[in-house]
Amino acid sequence: MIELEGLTKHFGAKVAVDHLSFTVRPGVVTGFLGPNGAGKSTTMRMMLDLDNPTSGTVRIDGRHYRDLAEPLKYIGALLEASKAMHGGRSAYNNLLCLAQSNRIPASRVREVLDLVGLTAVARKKSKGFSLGMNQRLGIASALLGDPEILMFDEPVNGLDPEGIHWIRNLMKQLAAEGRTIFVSSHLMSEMALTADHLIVIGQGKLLADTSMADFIQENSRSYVRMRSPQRERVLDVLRAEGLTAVEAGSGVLEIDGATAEQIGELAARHQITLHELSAQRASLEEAFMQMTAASVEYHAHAAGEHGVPAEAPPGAPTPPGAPDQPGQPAVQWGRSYEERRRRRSSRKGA
Ligand SMILES: Nc1ncnc2c1ncn2[C@@H]1O[C@H](COP(=O)(O)OP(=O)(O)OP(=O)(O)O)[C@@H](O)[C@H]1O
Repeated sequence: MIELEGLTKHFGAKVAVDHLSFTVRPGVVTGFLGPNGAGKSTTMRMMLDLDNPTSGTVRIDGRHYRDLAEPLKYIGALLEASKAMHGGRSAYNNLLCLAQSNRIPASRVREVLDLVGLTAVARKKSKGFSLGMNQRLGIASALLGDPEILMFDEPVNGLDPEGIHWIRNLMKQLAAEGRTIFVSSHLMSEMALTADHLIVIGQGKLLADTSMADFIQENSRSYVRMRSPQRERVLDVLRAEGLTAVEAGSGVLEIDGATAEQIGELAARHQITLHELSAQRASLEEAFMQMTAASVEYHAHAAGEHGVPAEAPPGAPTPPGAPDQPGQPAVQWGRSYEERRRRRSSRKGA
């Protein structure tokens, strides 16, 4: 388990990490998301005692990293893989040095090289390695001490599809063994397939600490997609039920406020023929863009656009309190995590 309490890091006037408190639990893969510059790498570096916090604490299974006598046996990490290795040494010798400093037997070096598929190049100098091979070597070093906690910063960087599939399954398998797995990635489709739980930060602050399913549900629009040859009749029936439908082209209606089951039964009661009926849910990427829109620090401008605040993703609903007039101040429309949590608990209590 990794516990952060009020973790804060200033670089001069820049607040990179701002009072972060959360717990990364064992048995699941926890994804760590945030726009560029949100503070993910700085947070991970502080977890490993590679950066000193300005204030706040990180505990690894209840202890500070610096109090762990042989840290690789507690926590393994892949951070910027190629920088962590000595390019003039072979893959085997790089790992052996790490192993010796943590009283890990040499047999374990051969084991992890085999696990990551580098046995054939074990005696080659790592400076000649490709990005993907370096990534595998970094993963081998993280696994060396057979730790209960593993952290991976952008683990699929440079890996080919087979490598991506392999690391995804490895992380799931390690979590299933009851280990704590914390992983950052910019690849939302990959994160959606790997993580069970999400920690999302923006401008150093916690935006969400929630399950993958709840994150997508709470930050995206879900609706029912329907096609019928009796379009006018459908619209009448929906109107009578107080449901709103939006025309989406090619005869498709998008309906809010009811489930696919409810709409299917409604159509059956009115003997309406349906050619299509399906529940639609946004992807993790859409949900992520909607939640973090207000805290995106670096974003590309569309042609002709200058100096305007980060925009909502296409198709996103109008933010609450959005100004109607151009020239008004930037809207903070990603609802804060605290506000969201308050709403959720008041809904549960109702
Ligand atoms: N050593 C440093 N000195 C000054 N500023 C820094 C330093 N390291 C990070 N920063 C700043 O702190 C902020 C957070 O950076 P960090 O690299 O942790 O973000 P990140 O979420 O990992 O970003 P990315 O997704 O782009 O890798 C950024 O604004 C960055 O410029």
